[in-house]
Amino acid sequence: MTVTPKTSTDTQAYTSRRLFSRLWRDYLVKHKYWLVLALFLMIVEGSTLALLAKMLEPLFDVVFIGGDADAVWWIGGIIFGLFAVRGSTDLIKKTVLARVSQKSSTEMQTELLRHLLSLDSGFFHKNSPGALMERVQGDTLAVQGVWAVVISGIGRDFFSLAWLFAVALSIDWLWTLVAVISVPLLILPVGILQRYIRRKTQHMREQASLRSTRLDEVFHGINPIKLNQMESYQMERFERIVDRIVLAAVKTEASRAMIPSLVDIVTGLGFFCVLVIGGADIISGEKSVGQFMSFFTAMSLTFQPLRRLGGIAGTWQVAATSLERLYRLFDEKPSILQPTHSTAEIRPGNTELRLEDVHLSYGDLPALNGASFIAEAGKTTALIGASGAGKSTIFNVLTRLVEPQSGQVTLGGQAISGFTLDDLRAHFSVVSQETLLFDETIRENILLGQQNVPEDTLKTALDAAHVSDFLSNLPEGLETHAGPRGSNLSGGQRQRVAIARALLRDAPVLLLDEATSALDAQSEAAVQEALDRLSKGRTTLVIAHRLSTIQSADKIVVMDSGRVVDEGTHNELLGRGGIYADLYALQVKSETN
Ligand SMILES: Nc1ncnc2c1ncn2[C@@H]1O[C@H](COP(=O)(O)OP(=O)(O)OP(=O)(O)O)[C@@H](O)[C@H]1O
Repeated sequence: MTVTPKTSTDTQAYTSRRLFSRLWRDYLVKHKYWLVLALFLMIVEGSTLALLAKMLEPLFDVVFIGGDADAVWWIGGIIFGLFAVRGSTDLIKKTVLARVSQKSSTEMQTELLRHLLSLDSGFFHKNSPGALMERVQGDTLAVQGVWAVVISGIGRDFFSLAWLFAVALSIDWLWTLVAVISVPLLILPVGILQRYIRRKTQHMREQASLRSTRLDEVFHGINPIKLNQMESYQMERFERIVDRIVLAAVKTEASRAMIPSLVDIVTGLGFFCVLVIGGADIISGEKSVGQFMSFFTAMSLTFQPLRRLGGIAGTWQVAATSLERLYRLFDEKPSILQPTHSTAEIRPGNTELRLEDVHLSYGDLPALNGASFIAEAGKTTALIGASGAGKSTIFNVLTRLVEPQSGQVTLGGQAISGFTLDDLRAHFSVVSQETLLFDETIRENILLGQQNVPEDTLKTALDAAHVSDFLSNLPEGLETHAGPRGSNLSGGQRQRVAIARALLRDAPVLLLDEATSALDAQSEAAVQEALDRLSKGRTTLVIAHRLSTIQSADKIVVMDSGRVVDEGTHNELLGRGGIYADLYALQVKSETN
């Protein structure tokens, strides 16, 4: 799944050059001293190869041909020293680069998560959790290794090559020129291959996101999958995706391997030409065997760095694809804007909620169609209406999870857009149909990171929410783990935990969206009594399908197709007839039946 459709202009914003400079600016520049150290070590490491090649000249000309047996000691000693330097610089450099790449990639993950958390809920409706997880984990991982490879490659291999060519040039510039004459032949095919690798990797990453989405759906929907016998259907869908991943991965790897192979062919051509020309020079006595061996070794040693540098072009394309996907996410902007500081302030106790002619559509689908009502401060207002009438959307508008296209929404007489999102949401406690529990202890699930909550305050909340009633049945009481998404608790128990959270949060406005829907009649009565106590003195907005639970509300607002069609107390609405009276009659009838 792609986050935003690509256009030719925005593709330009994600070229390799721009991606690398953003990566450098955002994550690498802060490690520049470590990188300079690594670079220095790489230069040392790279130069040892050239010196090794250079040592062959005295080895052949002084020892083997000149017959100076004693010279073997100092030449051998230098060669051993070069290997020792090479080994130790390599070890330190790898450690330094591992530190830089781990630190910068985890920093990238953390910043990406922070950024994603700042985006609107609308963004999360368009992008599945699985696909986003793949991006936060898979794509940062794909980028993680790259700077180590690219930097160490460019650093070490580039300097190795420079030194080796210096040795070769010092022996014979014509031989060197002949050796590299065919290198320009590489430019065109390597350019084409790079674009191909980028395309295939893009496809592969998209399929990997889809794979994560499928896995997420399967593991979250495990019971319906089993009950509907959808195991083989899900397996087929999964296998189709992994087949596509395999195909794209093989194509990517083959094209990546093709670049060093092309380097091999071009290098072989260079060797051939040097042998022809160099061989003649030695036979004619113009050059010594030692010089030829030294030159030939230097050129042979260029082989590996050249191959690796060729390979880096492909490695970079793979990482650039993930970088592009990551930066596209970073470039997503929240559409719900907030002031840097709250300009609105409400008087204590004045938490009246007011909606005036609010219109909101999801795409082309209208959800609120000129909704207007007032929920008085300190009173309980109930929202009722058929499924899809727009009741939950009202809650989302009040807490600015969604933004209406037009209309006024105020809290305590102040436009809610005048508060920062944090300040605004601090006024609300929400207990909804879905209770999000984490795989932590019940205590942690209730405290949600709040420190210094006295044990007796916690106990009062636990008693009031009737959590205490079931704690004694759990193996470790309050310290029992709730399981993934709270799966160790029943729906009713989860809702009671949510109510305890709301009690502790102690916010002045209470939003209850079917807060007691998962409770049995006995628990419902008990929890309802706790909620009634909680809502005393607070501005409370309740959504409930069971009308019996809201009869005592100070005001009942009746919604139909995104607008308010009636409002009044239970008795007033019954007296007037209309939607409420019809719904009530229907429920009484079904209950007596
Ligand atoms: N994220 C969304 N994207 C698209 N449409 C949505 C979204 N959320 C709600 N809707 C649509 O908006 C309309 C109002 O939904 P809402 O959830 O507010 O209704 P509701 O009265 O709370 O229903 P219920 O009583 O079933 O919970 C519905 O037609 C629904 O399909």
